[in-house]
Amino acid sequence: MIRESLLEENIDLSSIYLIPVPDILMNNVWVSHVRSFSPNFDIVFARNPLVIRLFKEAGFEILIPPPYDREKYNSTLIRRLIIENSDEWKKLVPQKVAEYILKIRGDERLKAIAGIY
Ligand SMILES: Nc1ncnc2c1ncn2[C@@H]1O[C@H](COP(=O)(O)OP(=O)(O)OP(=O)(O)O)[C@@H](O)[C@H]1O
Ligand SMILES: NC(=O)c1ccc[n+]([C@@H]2O[C@H](COP(=O)(O)O)[C@@H](O)[C@H]2O)c1
Repeated sequence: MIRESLLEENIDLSSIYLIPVPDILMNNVWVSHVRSFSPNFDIVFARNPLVIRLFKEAGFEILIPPPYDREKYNSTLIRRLIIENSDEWKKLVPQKVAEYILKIRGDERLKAIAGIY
């Protein structure tokens, strides 16, 4: 759904890699863990203070994107709206993301996990 959202915005995907990186609960090897999954990189875009610290200590240049109405655009709120059956969540994600979540019945799965039905 990230790929589809980028395509919807006419962003060229030819030089973009989307790489899932599993969590490990070991901060001292987080940087090398991320590097082991990705092609070489020089700049890290991050907002998470721990991530910023770990990559800065490893000598990377860090760029911090500004928050975009963080009170509204955050996954906790979006998941809560889905669970509460409010269609408002669809306005908070790209259209392709909303379509994908509905296609895989992500809304129903979320409610089931939350014990709604
Ligand atoms: N509205 C936003 N503006 C700018 N950066 C954001 C915004 N929402 C999330 N991010 C950034 O995206 C990354 C992923 O954040 P995170 O997983 O905490 O998102 P979240 O939507 O707050 O998730 P959750 O509510 O599940 O904790 C972080 O670096 C975070 O700072
Ligand atoms: N030691 C670790 O396992 C470790 C350290 C730092 C960040 N992380 C993970 O990296 C992600 C941070 O992502 P953002 O930079 O997009 O906020 C989170 O999923 C977080 O759990 C894991």
